[in-house]
Amino acid sequence: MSGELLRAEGIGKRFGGFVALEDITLSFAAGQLTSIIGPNGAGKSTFFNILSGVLTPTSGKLHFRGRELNGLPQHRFVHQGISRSYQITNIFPDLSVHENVRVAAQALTVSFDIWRNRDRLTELHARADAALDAVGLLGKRGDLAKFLSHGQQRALEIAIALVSEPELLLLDEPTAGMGPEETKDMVALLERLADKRTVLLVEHKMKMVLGLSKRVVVLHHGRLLADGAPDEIRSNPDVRRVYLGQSEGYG
Ligand SMILES: Nc1ncnc2c1ncn2[C@@H]1O[C@H](COP(=O)(O)OP(=O)(O)OP(=O)(O)O)[C@@H](O)[C@H]1O
Repeated sequence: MSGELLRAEGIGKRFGGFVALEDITLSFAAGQLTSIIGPNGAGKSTFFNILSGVLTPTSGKLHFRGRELNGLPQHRFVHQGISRSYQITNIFPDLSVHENVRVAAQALTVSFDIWRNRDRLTELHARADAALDAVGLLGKRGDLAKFLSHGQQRALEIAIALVSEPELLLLDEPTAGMGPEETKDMVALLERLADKRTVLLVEHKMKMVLGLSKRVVVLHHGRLLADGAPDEIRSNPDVRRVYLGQSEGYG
């Protein structure tokens, strides 16, 4: 994995007269774990939604592996190799862990026929199991999703995002609602995932982000405030200023 994977150039987003993002230019190299942070309302989710094709930018261009993504529907983003998880739990509680992932794999076959000449069912099962293995849930494959712990449910959502075998995995607050133990497990999982693919996170937990990421991008009021290695971000006076008095702080 090397070279530029994703490039956002001059990205802007307006909601009516409100400017949620303005002139964001960022390039993401393959094989890095990058976190996007910023105070509430900074524009993180909006930017993430644009990177994953959920929202169309008002201005600017997105390129993935040199190909322009603007105007493509969301399922084509997945086809190109970009997959994401959501902040809101997005699983079927009364299906088994394995079925949850298999349904996601099956949905892919509708949007693009990747298994034309193979035994579809075998392939679907294998893909689902590989995704579960990647997040450490293979041993729970037969359990109903509703009986998983919160942390395991978040891992299941990641397995669902992994089933398309993305080059770029976008994770929206993967540790939301987790206590210290579950957060620790999730951090270990994120490190494992980032060994094999490019991972981009939106997170609120500053201390965790600074410990985990190779690079941290800080947004504030829809603009790029800082971009650098965790040490640079930690000592950046602008970043310290915007986080001063915030409950998430540096703690
Ligand atoms: N669909 C929308 N219509 C109008 N305004 C929106 C919409 N989505 C987001 N906004 C506004 O854009 C700004 C950025 O929102 P966004 O959700 O991207 O911030 P965020 O950094 O993810 O915040 P948080 O940390 O609270 O999730 C906010 O002021 C928000 O109210």
